Amino acid sequence: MRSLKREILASGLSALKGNGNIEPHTYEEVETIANDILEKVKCRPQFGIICGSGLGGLGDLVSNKEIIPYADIPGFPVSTVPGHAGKLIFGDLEGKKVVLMQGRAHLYEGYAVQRITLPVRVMKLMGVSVLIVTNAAGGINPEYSVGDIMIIKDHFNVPGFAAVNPLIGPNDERFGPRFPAASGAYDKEFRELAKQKAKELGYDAFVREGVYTCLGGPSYETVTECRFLRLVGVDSTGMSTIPEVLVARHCGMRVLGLSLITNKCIVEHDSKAFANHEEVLETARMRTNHLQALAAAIVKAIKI
Ligand SMILES: O=P(O)(O)O[C@H]1O[C@H](CO)[C@@H](O)[C@H]1O
Ligand SMILES: Nc1nc2[nH]cnc2c(=O)[nH]1
Repeated sequence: MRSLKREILASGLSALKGNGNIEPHTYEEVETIANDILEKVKCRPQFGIICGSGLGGLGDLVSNKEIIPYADIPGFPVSTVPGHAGKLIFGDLEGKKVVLMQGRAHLYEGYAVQRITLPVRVMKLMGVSVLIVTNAAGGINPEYSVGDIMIIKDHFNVPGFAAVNPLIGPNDERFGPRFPAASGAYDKEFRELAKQKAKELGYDAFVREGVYTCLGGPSYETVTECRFLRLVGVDSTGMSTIPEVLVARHCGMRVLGLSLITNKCIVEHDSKAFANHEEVLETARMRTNHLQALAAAIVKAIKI
């Protein structure tokens, strides 16, 4: 067991030398990491929540907190981006046992896609069956406003076009099938529930439903890229989430995704406006309470 842990630590998994893919951790390695964490906490989570840029405030709603920094977990990628605290928070949220990731890692930080998604498999082997993912995203749909919350109904996996996919590599059927479906990834029942809760909270005016895409980042999109994305039916764009969702679906989790529209994408050449991370974090600050209230209401209402 000890040497396995050392191997996980020593594997130094990085995509910087490759094309964004690496050999994934084996089932036994993921199991070791999950069991090791469970030895340290009392909570036995059923819900997993991943908080996007500036959205970690959801962790404040968790009671009976038990916290483990990512840096203390072998193999866990540590986020290097402002707005991503890098803490795993266990506890109670609206009567449910949750594990919440305050921050995530991204492809553009140099992590392989299989490493970015390791926490999702760890969650699975800790007993999580429902995953709620949140992110900050640029609004591609011209009808969207800064501060809108978009319930994700589908995604457009741009890195997948270049064979960057967390499921590339040897497949272990104990996680899931070799060729999983990606359609229907965003649970219809959860989406309906999210809409109902948004209505009850009086959020109708700024809650939407749409299609999310993720690019590799860290550069934001060009005008032409934004126009292209709109042509294929994309409503919001970011640099995360899709790999996590693919891994979650592969291992049978039910998924809900929420995008906060933090900025409008630039679609006019010679525009004086530019996307920037300060604006992203500022919008997240402005809307974090609404997003938290919506996510909490959804967690409360989901029956497992
Ligand atoms: O997707 P999250 O982690 O919310 O963050 C989004 O915001 C950052 C860019 O401002 C990028 O990391 C992008 O992916
Ligand atoms: N790719 C991308 N990611 C974002 N994250 C927050 N805003 C944006 C954006 O406009 N584009």
